[in-house]
Amino acid sequence: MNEKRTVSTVSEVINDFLKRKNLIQEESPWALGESTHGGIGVFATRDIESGEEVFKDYPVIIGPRTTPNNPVFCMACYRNTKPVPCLENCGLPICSAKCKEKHKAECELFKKKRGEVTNHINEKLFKFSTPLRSLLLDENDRKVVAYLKYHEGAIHGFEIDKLQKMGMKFEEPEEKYLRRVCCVMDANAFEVIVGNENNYSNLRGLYPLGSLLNHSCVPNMMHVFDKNQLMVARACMKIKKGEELCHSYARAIWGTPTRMYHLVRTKHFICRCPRCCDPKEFGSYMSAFVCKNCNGNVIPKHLFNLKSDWICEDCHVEVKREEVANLMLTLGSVLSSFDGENIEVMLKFLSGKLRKLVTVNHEMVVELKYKIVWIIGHQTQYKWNDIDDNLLNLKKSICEELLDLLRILRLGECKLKGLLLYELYLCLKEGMRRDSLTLGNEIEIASTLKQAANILKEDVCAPVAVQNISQEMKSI
Ligand SMILES: C[S@@+](CC[C@H](N)C(=O)[O-])C[C@H]1O[C@@H](n2cnc3c(N)ncnc32)[C@H](O)[C@@H]1O
Repeated sequence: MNEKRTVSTVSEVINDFLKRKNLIQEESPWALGESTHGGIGVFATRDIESGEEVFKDYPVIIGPRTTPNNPVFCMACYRNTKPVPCLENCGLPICSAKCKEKHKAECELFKKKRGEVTNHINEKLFKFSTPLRSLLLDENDRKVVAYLKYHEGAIHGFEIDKLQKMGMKFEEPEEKYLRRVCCVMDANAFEVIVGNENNYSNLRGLYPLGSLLNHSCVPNMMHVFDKNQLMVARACMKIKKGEELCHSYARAIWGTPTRMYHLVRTKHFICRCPRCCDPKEFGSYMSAFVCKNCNGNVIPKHLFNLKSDWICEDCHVEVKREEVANLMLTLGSVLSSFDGENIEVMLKFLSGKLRKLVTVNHEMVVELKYKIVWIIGHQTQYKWNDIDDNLLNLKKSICEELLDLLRILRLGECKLKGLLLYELYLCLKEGMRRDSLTLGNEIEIASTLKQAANILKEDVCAPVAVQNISQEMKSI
């Protein structure tokens, strides 16, 4: 990169990229500017309505994630249905002749770099392949990558170490470029889910304009990915002209210390948004524990400090941070042991031991409720025909409680709200099907589905009923 990274040089590079991808808007509602968060950010150039599309973006680099247990998928279409080893023996998975054609340049590159061929899918190669794809970018796209923010430090670029250990050789400038790509990906890449229902592929994509959105735990932007991995970025609440557009880099249903830990570890900054500045998290107390002394709420003693001890709001008894960390670890492992999908055990823990230890909206409670919502109505033994009215009512109540929590957390028309509204819709519809139960009238049922569909529109992962809403409406 020869020129300095300024609002004007980055704007030029981003606009050129969007133009080349046919994504330039006639009167775009955004412009880049200096952010108070540091660096560059994206700002509204006019008032924006909630739900309005703000921009579309295309991935300059996209490919597999390095996370463990990520199922192998086709390198060209990203579907994970029956990929087979590429017949050219490059070691990567491909699913059809059409995809093989699309994968040709990459296949040549990987064979050349490896110096050896293999007739089976090399899962390690697949997993660390994404940065290598950047070697296929043209000069213009390389320039886009060069103008994006990057993280420095030893933890970034481990993919290149892994590829070298697998026998790949890189000249010095090439290795430097690849390591920079890794640092750029770590600072900016999005998790991209492709597919729906029980067939997901999990990718990471570098979206140049999306990369310039800074973070807030009270975000005013949300995004979905369409079937071509195009990012559709929308306002999730009303935005005033001049306001910075932010999305969340952390899960909204994490409490502040968990979000802070994630942001510091992966993005190297401490968020100071209104939610992080409020130890009570807008009254939700999502990270608070129950005081053993007086049953009051135990919250972190110091804001913005991962090493802070904790203190009871009422009796001021202090709790060492190690004790809180141990409790979180124990609760976390109990929750992950619940993958056996036995709702009765989960419910007993939820209303018993867990509630004695943590607040009603604690992130562990939310996590468990969230699990229960996705089991009832969907998983074996708990399909709609298997469950009684009590379980159906329970699912409806949990959906409503979680939707209330999203309101308290000021999360607007976020994706999680769309998904919960859809689950609530399913409960209402099932209630209507059962003669014994009226959970809502037809107008309420249709309006719940419409609200869900408005949020999840264009999302390739949205439930089929949301994608075919007009068809679904006929069934109400
Ligand atoms: C994806 S980039 C966002 C765009 C970036 N500001 C730029 O100049 O390109 C992510 C980086 O921006 C900075 N950042 C984003 N949100 C922030 C926030 N709320 N507070 C402080 N820094 C933030 C951090 O350095 C973070 O690692």
